[in-house]
Amino acid sequence: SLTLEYGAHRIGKRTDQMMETWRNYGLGQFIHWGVYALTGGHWDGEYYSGAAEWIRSWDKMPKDAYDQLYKSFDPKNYEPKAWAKQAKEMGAKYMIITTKHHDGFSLWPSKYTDYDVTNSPYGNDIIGPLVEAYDAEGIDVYLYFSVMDWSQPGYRVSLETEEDRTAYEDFKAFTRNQLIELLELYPSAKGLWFDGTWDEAWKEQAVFADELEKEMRAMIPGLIIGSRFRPDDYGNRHFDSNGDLMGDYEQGWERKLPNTYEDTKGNDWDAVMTVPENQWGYHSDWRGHVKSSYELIEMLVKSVSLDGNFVLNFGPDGQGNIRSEEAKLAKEIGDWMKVNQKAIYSCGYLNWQKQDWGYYTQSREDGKIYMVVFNQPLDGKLRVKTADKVILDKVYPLENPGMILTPELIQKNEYFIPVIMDQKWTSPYVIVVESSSTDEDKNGGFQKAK
Ligand SMILES: C[C@@H]1N[C@@H](C(=O)NCc2ccccc2)[C@H](O)[C@@H]1O
Repeated sequence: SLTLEYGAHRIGKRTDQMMETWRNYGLGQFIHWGVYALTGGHWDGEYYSGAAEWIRSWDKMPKDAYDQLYKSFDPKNYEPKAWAKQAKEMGAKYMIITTKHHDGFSLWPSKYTDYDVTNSPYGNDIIGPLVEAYDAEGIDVYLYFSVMDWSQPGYRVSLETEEDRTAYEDFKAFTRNQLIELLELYPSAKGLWFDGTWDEAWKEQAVFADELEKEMRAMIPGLIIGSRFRPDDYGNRHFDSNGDLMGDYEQGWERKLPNTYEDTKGNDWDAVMTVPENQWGYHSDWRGHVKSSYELIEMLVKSVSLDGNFVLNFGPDGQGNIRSEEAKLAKEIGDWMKVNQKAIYSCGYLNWQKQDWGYYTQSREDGKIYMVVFNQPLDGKLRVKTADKVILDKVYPLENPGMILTPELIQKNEYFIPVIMDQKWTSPYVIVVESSSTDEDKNGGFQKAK
């Protein structure tokens, strides 16, 4: 392998308490909010088919017009406490807020730019009250920060000339200043979610990024930073030039999920997901497929079953309203979580053979196994093939622990769990399996197949 100064600084998962807490979140909320929300994905009456938070890059968007939008930013309906309560009801354990997206508009009072909330009609800090509201609800706060900043004269996609390099040094200093400022203003933040780090110029900044990451980690011990921040000695991100994970968890799953445990490489990871196909910021006209709560719950369960966290995105509108579609999803997901949260929180991957009916999760606290059923077999028999030398001690529906289900042995380590068909299962449900391992090949004492 290559000798890297600025590659991965750790092999394998972090084992400290803050990372354990992160690993056990299960469900998170992303919030994309900024001046782009004022456009609602339209300009001058025209529909923008791209991601609304990228509308400034649209050729039909006059850049100076976009750059004046902040003078109209005055969200009368912004209620951080209501947002935090809604997230609590949904069952989110952490929240990631865009402090600054690619357009550079800073949602906190920043000493280092005039393009911030203090110079908007709203005038006040957006981030501070949000952090307080989510802290009060017991939801951990993470700060999203885009390195790419279209508002900064020193920003460069690549460094071609000496002028580029000089300008970029100013930009790097500005970036560091804003990040230090954020951690000084909001020390209860548990981590940073970096974005906008794919340009060539940034990929040459292995030394700067490493020193800055070290400085931030020193400010908040245990700070959690993903794989999308630092480039290594050769400009590689997410995984260094030896294939080792950069940062504390893999941050590459954006609008997609791993399909197998192998896809996760055994790392910690989060998946961030939009409700429509590709809208993070507020778009008034969601076209194409809009995901149902059923789909999103399956993505959540699949993520947890593969040792990851699932982060669902919300894009409040220009007045600070949570749109009705998102409010409905938060309620539906929350209703499901109230009944089934034991299969999500502090749960992770189980190495039993994946079955068609759904997903296994296993509690990291008490080892209980959860079968989360999405595809009910017509005969009501859930096939379960355990790992070797495992016997099933007790099986029952999470919602009805008194209803003991008796597995039918099919062959060694393989059973049918008979689900009571008269139970009208109308949403994904959970079967609890209490199991133990043995060193001899008992059949678990269950009846032989008829
Ligand atoms: C979390 C999302 N990331 C931003 C984005 O620009 N994604 C597009 C993208 C994703 C991966 C590599 C390059 C570019 C989106 O605007 C959201 O903020």
